[in-house]
Amino acid sequence: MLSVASLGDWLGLLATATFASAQVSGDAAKGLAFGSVIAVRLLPALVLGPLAGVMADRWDRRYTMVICDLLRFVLFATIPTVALYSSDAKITVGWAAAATFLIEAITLIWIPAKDASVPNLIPRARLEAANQLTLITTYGITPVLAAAVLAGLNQLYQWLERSGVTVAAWAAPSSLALYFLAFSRLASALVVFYGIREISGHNGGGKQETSMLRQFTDGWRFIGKTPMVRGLVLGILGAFAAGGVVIGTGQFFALSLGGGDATFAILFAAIFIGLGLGIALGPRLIGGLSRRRWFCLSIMLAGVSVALLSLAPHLSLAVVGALLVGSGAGMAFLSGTTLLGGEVDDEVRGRVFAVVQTGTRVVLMLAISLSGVLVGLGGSHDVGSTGVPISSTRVLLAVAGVLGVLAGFWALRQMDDKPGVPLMADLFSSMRGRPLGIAEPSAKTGVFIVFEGGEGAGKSTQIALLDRRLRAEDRDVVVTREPGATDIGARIRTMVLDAQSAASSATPLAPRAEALLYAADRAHHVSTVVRPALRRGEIVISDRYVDSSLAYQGAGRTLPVDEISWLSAWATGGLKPDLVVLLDIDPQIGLARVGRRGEADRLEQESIDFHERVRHGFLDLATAEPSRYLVLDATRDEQDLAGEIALRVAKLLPPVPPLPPVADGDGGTAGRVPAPGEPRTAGEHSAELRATRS
Ligand SMILES: Nc1ncnc2c1ncn2[C@@H]1O[C@H](COP(=O)(O)OP(=O)(O)OP(=O)(O)O)[C@@H](O)[C@H]1O
Ligand SMILES: Cc1cn([C@H]2C[C@H](O)[C@@H](COP(=O)(O)O)O2)c(=O)[nH]c1=O
Repeated sequence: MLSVASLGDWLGLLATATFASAQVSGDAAKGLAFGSVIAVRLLPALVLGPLAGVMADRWDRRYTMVICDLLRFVLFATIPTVALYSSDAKITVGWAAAATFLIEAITLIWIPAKDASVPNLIPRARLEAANQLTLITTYGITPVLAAAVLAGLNQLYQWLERSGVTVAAWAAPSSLALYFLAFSRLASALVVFYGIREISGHNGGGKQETSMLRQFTDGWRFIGKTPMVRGLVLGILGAFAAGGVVIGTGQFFALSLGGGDATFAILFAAIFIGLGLGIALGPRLIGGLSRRRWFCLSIMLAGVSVALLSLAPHLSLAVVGALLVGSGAGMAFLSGTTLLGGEVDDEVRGRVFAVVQTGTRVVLMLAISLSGVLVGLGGSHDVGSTGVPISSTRVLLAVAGVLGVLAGFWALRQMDDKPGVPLMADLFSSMRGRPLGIAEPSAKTGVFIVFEGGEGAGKSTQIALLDRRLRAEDRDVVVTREPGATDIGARIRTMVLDAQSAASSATPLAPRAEALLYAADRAHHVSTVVRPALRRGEIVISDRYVDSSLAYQGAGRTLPVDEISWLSAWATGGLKPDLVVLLDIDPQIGLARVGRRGEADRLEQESIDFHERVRHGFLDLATAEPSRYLVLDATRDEQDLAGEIALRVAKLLPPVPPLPPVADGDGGTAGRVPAPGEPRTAGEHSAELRATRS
């Protein structure tokens, strides 16, 4: 019901303004007439809006809504009734104007009470769908139904008159419509009073101790100090300002396209169709994208489209621009309303909704009136000789578009809930059903080095050499691997690699199950081994990591690489290595090397084509991000490779700490040097180092 009221509100506003501008001639006068009507029409919102928010947060919202509806029932009903009993047109029209003003004022109190109540009645997860339904009903179904019913009533009335039937004055179409409106308000009051008792009892419900003035200022302070709400409110206002300029310049823009009222109507219809499409299809299109990001992107879309509209040389392109403006605005409207309902606490929600309601009206009023006046003064004559007509209308539209885009950016800076995650990549991933994850916060002070490559490339050999070298420098090193570095990982390793248990199983392991098992091992490994070591500031060297999944399950098993990438990013919380040493080897050579070890595991038994794909999968990854990779020919001499790896790793590490003085004798710290391959403590490493240096 609110929806119908607000739609009628906006349509009535435009109709009156257009009517006023048609009564005068000359661009400036037309602009002034259009702008003035709008300014006068929206004035009550300015006065009552802020107060209404305090009322919604202070009084019982259910009673507020019921009283408002009963008052509106009486007021709507009196408009045709006064006309029935008075033959004086001045009284009839005067009362209609006064009653409309009062209805407008009461509606301003009813709206925040209703808007603030809805989120308490609907589970958060369903709020967006509920808002979607409400907005589609408001801007799609209800206006069409209302127009159809009114047209039907008019036809019936005319037909009855032509047939000689005298219709009672109270049954004239406009009177019937008003009585219908009145009774719809009565019905709303009864439903809210008897049917939705849950609305009561959420806010203060009359037991407030702070003064109204204090509540009013507290509301503003809350908006100013809460970045998310600040971003939302200003984003919505920015979008409305851009929309206001489109409306205010619409008629002149139609003229600059060489059209008239029909062109204006087509553009307007396109905006409304776009609005409906954005609301209906937007959530499905963007999938799981963060709603805060969606809100900001929608505003940017609307802004860019307004700017594009300013360049449109003919109607067909202008219609495309208008459709995009509408869809951007529709999506911003839906996401903004849902965010306001879902993320603003109940005790201030009424005031926030009221600020949005009043703010949008005031901004719209200013944008429409000012742009109407400015464009009227600037004239609508084309002054360009470029083929694209340049007029003050177009300049204003371009400025509004740019302001809209800036508002979107600004809102994003205030309220982004995925800082550091690339916006467009997140959008496209979300459209494909896999929004990018937020990197897990980690106080990472260590260095993470990963060795990758095909079978038998020499990873274990090089890791051992690097480990020894780093320990000799008295550095804290953790050598680990995937899969199988933990107890659980060891069990997973058996499941994915043990050739005998695979052979005894009735069905081979499905590729997706294989990918999930590696991801499960990785999730546990990162959380229990890698991250803790990095937090301690140690050097973590891992034999295989995410790239192995991308190469083996992605390129090798031909599962979609971006899905594997998303899965790994989720499993690791976005942890990326500082360096990947890729030991590249022809699979024939690598497999021959490991063949000497004994029975091949499940993956080593794969075809040579599979291993070729894996090799190229690795090389593609390194090509895509060369700065993080060291790609080496794995057939080179072991020590040669180790030297090059050590040089590259040294660049990632702080300088070797100076050695403490050597103490000898009984209380000395120099101990026995462990045998090669024997585990060493940090003290033993420094002892070894001192021994070799002395
Ligand atoms: N540069 C090299 N030149 C010749 N042989 C090498 C070289 N590096 C390692 N090898 C030998 O190749 C075999 C496999 O080496 P290693 O176990 O280090 O490879 P890997 O990449 O860890 O194998 P896997 O894929 O099974 O993990 C070993 O016998 C090792 O001695
Ligand atoms: C991490 C990871 C590994 N694999 C494959 C690659 C190898 O064939 C084995 C591991 O054996 P290794 O002797 O320890 O190198 O598992 C994989 O397919 N996907 C992965 O994510």
